[in-house]
Amino acid sequence: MTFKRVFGIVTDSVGIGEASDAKDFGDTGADTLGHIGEFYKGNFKVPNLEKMGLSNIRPENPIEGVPVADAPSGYFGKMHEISVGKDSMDGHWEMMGLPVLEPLGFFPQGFPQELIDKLEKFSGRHIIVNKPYSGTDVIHDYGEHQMATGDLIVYTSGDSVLQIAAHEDVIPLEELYKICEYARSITIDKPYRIGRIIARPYVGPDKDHFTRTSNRHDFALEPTGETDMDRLKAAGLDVLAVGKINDIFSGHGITDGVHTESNDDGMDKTIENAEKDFHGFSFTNLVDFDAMYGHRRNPEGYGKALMAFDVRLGELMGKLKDDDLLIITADHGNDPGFKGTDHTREYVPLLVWSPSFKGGKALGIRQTYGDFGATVLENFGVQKGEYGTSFLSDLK
Ligand SMILES: O=P(O)(O)O[C@H]1O[C@H](CO)[C@@H](O)[C@H]1O
Ligand SMILES: [Mn+2]
Ligand SMILES: [Mn+2]
Repeated sequence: MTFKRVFGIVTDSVGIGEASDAKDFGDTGADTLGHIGEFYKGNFKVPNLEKMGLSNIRPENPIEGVPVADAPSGYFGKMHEISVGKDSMDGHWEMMGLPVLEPLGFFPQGFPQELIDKLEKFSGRHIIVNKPYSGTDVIHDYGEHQMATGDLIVYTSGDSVLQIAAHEDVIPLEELYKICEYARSITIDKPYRIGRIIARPYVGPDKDHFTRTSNRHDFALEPTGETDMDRLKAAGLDVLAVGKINDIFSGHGITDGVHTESNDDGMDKTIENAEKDFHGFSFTNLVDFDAMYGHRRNPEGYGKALMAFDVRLGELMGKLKDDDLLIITADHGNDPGFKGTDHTREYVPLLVWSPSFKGGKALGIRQTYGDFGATVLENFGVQKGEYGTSFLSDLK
């Protein structure tokens, strides 16, 4: 069976339990979906994901509130990551056939003085913090200082990221983006090789009322090789990107990319794509799960966002046609019940559905996220790259 349109949705950070190599990341016991289910004590309700077979992925340990479906409507499984990191870039690139096998630069002690000096010289601003920090805490703790002095807040995390927080009224957006572009330009090569420079603008009158805005912008490394999206585009297919996808791939392999304000907006734009007549791949990232709830270790908000997503998913499913395919997965975990505030190395769910399916079956444990992209390529008759095994022929 082949499909005219494939809709991929990445629910950012929705992991489904510790990966086989979680120990190497200090993430033994991490379980994003499991801990959200536990938190809700039976009241975590995601009927559309349930019917597709969400708990069928692990029937021995179903997610609380989500019974194992007797006759799942979708194909279900989980995917293991082969990239050496557990950030969004690693996850998304791997899904599209380009795993990150060389470690990216990681600075848990803060960035070297030489880099800070260059950034200060370029920006004419003093830099403060320069260590791993939670992004909401950092503006709470240093935002008022920034308002008084105009200093730049530079921080990092457990990922290969250099983040710059800037109050929009103190450091205008355009200036912040220029500084980030400069930071990007000098951190491409080793020893830096930083995955992403992230502009983190925020607004508000004082530390108890600061909020980050959707003017966040990620300046990622350019893909180091051809991705499955490049292959699709080169074959003349439409590749529609919704949300952070455009940033993560630096615009490569995309025929049309739209920015989103929130998960809801991301679903609106995905549904708009479903209403369009196109031939190819629509690829959506829903980042709120990660940024607003996972890193904030907020299981209540995370669960609520998943339940809201499930409602919007029902709406999307209602728009899909018999020759459409839907693939839902994630890029890493970010367990709100786990220590710290970083991503967690987990398996990610794989749920595959089409209105034409008579029912679904297990797809097993996929050895790389690349199986996703390989399936999309096989569907469109496009030659695949080195990584990934298609599961297209399992779908009946
Ligand atoms: O704490 P905030 O600013 O949300 O940052 C988080 O967002 C980054 C990108 O996902 C992660 O590396 C983590 O640092
Ligand atoms: Mn992510
Ligand atoms: Mn994150």
